[in-house]
Amino acid sequence: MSESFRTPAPAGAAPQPGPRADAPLFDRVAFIGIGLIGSSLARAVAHHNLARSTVCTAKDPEHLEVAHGLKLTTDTAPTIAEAVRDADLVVVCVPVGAYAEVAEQLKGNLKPGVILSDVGSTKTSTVRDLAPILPEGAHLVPGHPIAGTEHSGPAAGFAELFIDRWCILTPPPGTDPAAVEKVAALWRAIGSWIEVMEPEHHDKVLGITSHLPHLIAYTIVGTATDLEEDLKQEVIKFSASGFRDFTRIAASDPVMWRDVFLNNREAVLEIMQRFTEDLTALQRAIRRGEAETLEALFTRTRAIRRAIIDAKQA
Ligand SMILES: NC(=O)c1ccc[n+]([C@@H]2O[C@H](COP(=O)([O-])OP(=O)(O)OC[C@H]3O[C@@H](n4cnc5c(N)ncnc54)[C@H](O)[C@@H]3O)[C@@H](O)[C@H]2O)c1
Ligand SMILES: O=C(O)C(=O)C[C@]1(C(=O)O)C=C[C@@H](O)C=C1
Repeated sequence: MSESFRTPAPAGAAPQPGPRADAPLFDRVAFIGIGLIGSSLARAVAHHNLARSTVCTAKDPEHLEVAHGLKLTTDTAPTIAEAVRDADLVVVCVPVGAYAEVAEQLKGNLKPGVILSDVGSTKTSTVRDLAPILPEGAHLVPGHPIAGTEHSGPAAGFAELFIDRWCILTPPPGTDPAAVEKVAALWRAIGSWIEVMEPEHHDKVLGITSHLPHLIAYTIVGTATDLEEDLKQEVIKFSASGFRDFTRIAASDPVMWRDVFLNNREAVLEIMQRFTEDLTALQRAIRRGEAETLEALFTRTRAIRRAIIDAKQA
């Protein structure tokens, strides 16, 4: 299935969001959670005319107030049951640790034929939590936009967040291809590239590219803040771009990231094990003064950075 939905980035073409759609793709889209990602998606859906109406609900009452004030959706609803009642697309946009609780409230309230999707950072847990409550004739098309910032909440969102970014879809085997295509069409319309993969594979890949880097940033900044007070002040005063980049990542939402690590435990522990071994090898090379080992590693990693930049420019 993966190849047919894939939108390969054409060489030389800068991905652009589609124009405002002539006819909306969906009648009513419900956003469960209206923080950074939910509100960015709501803004993009409205901007591109992808739904006749939209509705959001959220656990934080002030998020609903902000959503109402900024007119992020056509309607707001006080409960999940009310939000999803007439929706033909429901997008869960809450931290992955809240999915089981959300699933309980979705149960028995989804419209026949609904497409249930999400934006969560871990996908095996999405299928585990959402698949069991799916009514007959409904479709589960989990999604993960590989786009974000260190900010949270509805005021932090923006419609352009997903432009030129991947959105990975992880539909369970046997999912109606038409439902997958409809969700893919929505993400394409707002400027994203689509890749379809197995949830377990997604969790391994993101374990390396997203979860481990966040863990490292949290550790480095944590180590710096554990220093004695005068040294800590100097770290703040003299922090140049390297440390600053880590502090941006380490400022990411604590609840979201707590849930990511607890819901991608296996893949994260495995990659941490490999990382720890590599760090130990580096420690030994430094202690022994092995200049060649250090230079060889740093040359290899520099090439990876260049390959990423070249791939973006292709
Ligand atoms: N922040 C990022 O960079 C990023 C990027 C890609 C994907 N994601 C994923 O997107 C999802 C949302 O992240 P975010 O950054 O938008 O978070 P956020 O903290 O900005 O917003 C979360 C929203 O969920 C609501 N919520 C929380 N628990 C709820 C519950 N039990 N019932 C109803 N609403 C509930 C909150 O009220 C809030 O509106 C997460 O699963 C995260 O893993 C985040
Ligand atoms: O740019 C950032 O701030 C991000 O951390 C975005 C990022 C990432 O690691 O790339 C973070 C978590 C998501 O699940 C997807 C994207």
